[in-house]
Amino acid sequence: MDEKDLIKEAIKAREMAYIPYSKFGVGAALLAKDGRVFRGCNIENAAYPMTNCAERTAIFKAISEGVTEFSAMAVVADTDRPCSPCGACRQVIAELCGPEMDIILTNLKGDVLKVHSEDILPGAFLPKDLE
Ligand SMILES: O=c1ccn([C@H]2C[C@H](O)[C@@H](CO)O2)c(=O)[nH]1
Ligand SMILES: [Zn+2]
Repeated sequence: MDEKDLIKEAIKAREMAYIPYSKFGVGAALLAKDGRVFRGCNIENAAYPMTNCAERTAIFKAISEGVTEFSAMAVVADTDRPCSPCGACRQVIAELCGPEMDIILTNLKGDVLKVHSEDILPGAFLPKDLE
């Protein structure tokens, strides 16, 4: 699966967003090293802080299926700049996706910004800090 196809998967994931409060849909598509793709959308709740972002939905789906090795994730929203993951998602990405995963940030206009997971949360608190 190439980058364009992964972005298409994220766009499809966004269509499933449950967003009665913000009306702001986000889609993510997480490509596992075994070739499987896990789609995620944001899922909101009347108790607002319970909301789960698209990125974490995709990651938690994969982890819950026993899949732990990832090569790329695409994230899309209808934003002016390529959609930027929130701090909570950056923390989860840092722990569960490894330092070198490609993250393809994009928007519906087709702007693309590629980053690596290790670059989006400098100094992340990691499992080794608990040792
Ligand atoms: O990268 C992001 C940024 C925001 N959101 C969601 C959370 C909430 O449902 C809505 C507005 O913040 O967008 C994501 O899913 N991913
Ligand atoms: Zn988030």
